[in-house]
Amino acid sequence: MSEFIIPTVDIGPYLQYPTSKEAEVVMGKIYQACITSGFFQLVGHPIPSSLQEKVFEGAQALFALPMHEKETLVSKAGGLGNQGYEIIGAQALQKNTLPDLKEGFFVGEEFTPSVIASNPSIFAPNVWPTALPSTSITPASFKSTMLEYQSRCVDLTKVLLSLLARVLPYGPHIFETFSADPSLAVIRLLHYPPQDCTDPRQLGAGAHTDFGALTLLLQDGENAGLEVLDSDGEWQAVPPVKHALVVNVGDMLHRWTNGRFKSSVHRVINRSGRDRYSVPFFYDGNPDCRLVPFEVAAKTGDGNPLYQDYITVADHMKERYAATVLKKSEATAS
Ligand SMILES: O=C(O)CCC(=O)C(=O)O
Ligand SMILES: [Fe+2]
Repeated sequence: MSEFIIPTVDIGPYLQYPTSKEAEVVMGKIYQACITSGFFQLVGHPIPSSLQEKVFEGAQALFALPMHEKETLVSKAGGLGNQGYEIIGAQALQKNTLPDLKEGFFVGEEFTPSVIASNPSIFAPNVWPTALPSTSITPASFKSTMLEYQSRCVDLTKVLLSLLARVLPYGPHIFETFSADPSLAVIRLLHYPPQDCTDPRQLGAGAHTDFGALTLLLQDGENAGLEVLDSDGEWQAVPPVKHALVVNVGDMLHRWTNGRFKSSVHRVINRSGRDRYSVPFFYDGNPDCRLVPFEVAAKTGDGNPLYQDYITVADHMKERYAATVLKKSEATAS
């Protein structure tokens, strides 16, 4: 078994000259990360640090709203995972633990009414705050900041997927159906209050793997808390690096590569004594795409009836959310 590494990778040379020797070194590092830990810290990416900072400012303002106002931002629509506010304790990512000590706010793409009407159990409209306790961020700038960040994350993920297609032996088109519009691609603002409870069953985010293809996680640069389970069963901290994005492989890439790419178990415990904010972006793709291993797809082509045996993105996501989202009566905020 190769060494479990969470390297820091500067993607700059790849973006500058994707066919250069330096780009190949970048691709090699990312490949090694994907087949060992499934995690790497990405630097030299094109998402401006000023935008990242505005996202955190917006998150802090939003979570500082009084609870009765945050509750009005809970989505009333259907849609996977819903958009808008998620109260503390709404999710338990790990079985036999207390509900996660975090609150969240989801922002996806602004779907047109016809996309939502085409599949209301999957696509939800965003929910936006109408007032914020901040002098520097208004509801209008909150909305434009979050939408811009979401779309920059989509663009960067597509670059990473095309890089991954190049390091895999199945040709350049393997992610085409998956990344066709309309796609599920959400940012999730997260707030972990300082945790003083010493009950080992209390976690910020219980141990889990991510459901989608790739996750780009922005940590707040100061407050540690993220840990990844290594191949010896030890928890490895992923220290926050200002402006870096922690990229990790999710369950879909694990399935597509027959387990060669690792979707590693991770969790969050905020022992910093301060509020911790983080912003994962989940790229879950087109709901109709079937999760067919690349090896099978390469042999059969997508006209093959065998395809019907594989789960769709929509069903996979529904299953995973259903297993972690608690009913109101179970969600005991502490
Ligand atoms: O907040 C973090 O650092 C990680 C969150 C996470 O793993 C998730 O939301 O899937
Ligand atoms: Fe995660």
